[in-house]
Amino acid sequence: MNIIEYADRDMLAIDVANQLAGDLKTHLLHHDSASFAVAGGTTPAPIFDDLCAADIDWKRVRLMATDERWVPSDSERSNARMIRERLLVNRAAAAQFVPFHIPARAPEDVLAEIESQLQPDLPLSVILLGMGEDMHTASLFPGVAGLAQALAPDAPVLAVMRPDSQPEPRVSLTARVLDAAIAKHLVIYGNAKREALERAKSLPPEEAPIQAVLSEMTVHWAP
Ligand SMILES: O=C(O)C(O)[C@@H](O)[C@H](O)[C@H](O)COP(=O)(O)O
Repeated sequence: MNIIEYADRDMLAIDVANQLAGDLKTHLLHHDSASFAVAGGTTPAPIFDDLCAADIDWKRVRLMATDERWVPSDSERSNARMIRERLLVNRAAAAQFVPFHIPARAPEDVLAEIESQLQPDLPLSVILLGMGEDMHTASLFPGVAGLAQALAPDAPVLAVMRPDSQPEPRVSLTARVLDAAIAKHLVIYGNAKREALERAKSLPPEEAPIQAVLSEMTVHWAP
């Protein structure tokens, strides 16, 4: 794990957007397509505001969330909505988006269908993760039912998580899929998350799920 510190969040956003664009371009030099999984939540949107203008052959990029909240895609809480509004605009509007939420279905009923669509995208080319102060990443929350399976080396591609701390079920890429990505970035802001990340290093992944995906990770931090 390598940590890059920035003076402020604006500088971080510009630099991380450049690095992500560089990783995607490099991948596309050698492959027909690139798969790109991005966190939801609040952290990535300012990065997307820069990244969406990058001069990349976006039509060859397959974009997905690292995890989705089981809410309609027009909900304020939908990660797909945030990604559509902030990343799938400008040049990046040409990218293909793979949704994890399918209306009128239960999360367990769609996993096999979405997993089959994701097979050509693995290993993921590039990921952008966030982290909570409780050391969750994607929707792999400490103590949630099913976490051990989602952290296992033979986990399926996707898992349904129902964290007590969250208002809705989640569909998440599992740890082994996130950890195997070719280029890996984690963005965190503030001292509390920085301290949580330090703490995570000495905890088992069941207590600090972020730990399960930190190999060869570039961490970007700003106050
Ligand atoms: O859908 C989500 O909530 C996530 O993908 C989640 O893992 C997020 O990255 C962290 O909770 C950090 O969230 P913030 O960026 O809002 O602090």
